[in-house]
Amino acid sequence: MSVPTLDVRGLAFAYPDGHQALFGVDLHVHPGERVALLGPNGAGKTTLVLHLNGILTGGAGSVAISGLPVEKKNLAEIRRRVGIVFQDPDDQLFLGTVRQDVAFGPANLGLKGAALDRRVMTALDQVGMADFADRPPHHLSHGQRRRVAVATVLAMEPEILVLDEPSSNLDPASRRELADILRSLDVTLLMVTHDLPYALELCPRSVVLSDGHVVADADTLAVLTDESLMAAHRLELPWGFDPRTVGSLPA
Ligand SMILES: Nc1ncnc2c1ncn2[C@@H]1O[C@H](COP(=O)(O)OP(=O)(O)OP(=O)(O)O)[C@@H](O)[C@H]1O
Repeated sequence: MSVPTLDVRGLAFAYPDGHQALFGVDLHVHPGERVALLGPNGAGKTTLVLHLNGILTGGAGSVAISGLPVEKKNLAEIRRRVGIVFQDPDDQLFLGTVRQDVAFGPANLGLKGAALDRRVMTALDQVGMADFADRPPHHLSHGQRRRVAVATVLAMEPEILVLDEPSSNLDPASRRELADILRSLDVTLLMVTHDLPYALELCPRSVVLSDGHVVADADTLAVLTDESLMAAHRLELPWGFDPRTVGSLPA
């Protein structure tokens, strides 16, 4: 078996106020997998994600990215390997043009000149935003800004792309376009979402976190059709949505 891209073992974490948000979480994601991280509000999903690039540390257990432990001394390389796309694209876009925003990360890694331009345009091409390179990000629609936010992370050539609620605030067409883009990327993906049809569309495997514990780790269709699991952990499909008619993606 290959070295997991993401290897979380026995991760436990309490916030400074004493609230225990994670209890011995294990999560292994292998190269090329697309995994949905599901769970009700307050389950610990964000807390887990913030451990993947060392924004949060200090709990018990371990996290490694392609064999490299998430530790203070490795943080620069860990943050290149783990690309997190936050829910609000405006958290990631703060410069005058799309090109500058996408260039920011790789320029910090020392890329310049033609190599930097190539890196930027490749990332923008991957999300279908190359024609917008010289536009100010704040002139773009929410869906376009979300795609540029994905490009800022892809430009770092990460080993794992972590997306927090990628389908939120998107109209149906933008939602579908982003799904097509994400499916076309040759990257390991972990997607936090409450949008269960999106999880089924994009991720062959789903992990359910509830009250800080992993309570399921299985084929997404199996998770979404397990009525007692769904009810016990406040997971609800949209009215009239039958996951069986969509089916599961090949693993
Ligand atoms: N800074 C903090 N201090 C104390 N407790 C916190 C803090 N941040 C989060 N928590 C608590 O930790 C638990 C897990 O929160 P977390 O944000 O990780 O859940 P989540 O699964 O991402 O929820 P959501 O789906 O609502 O985003 C919750 O009970 C939350 O109230």
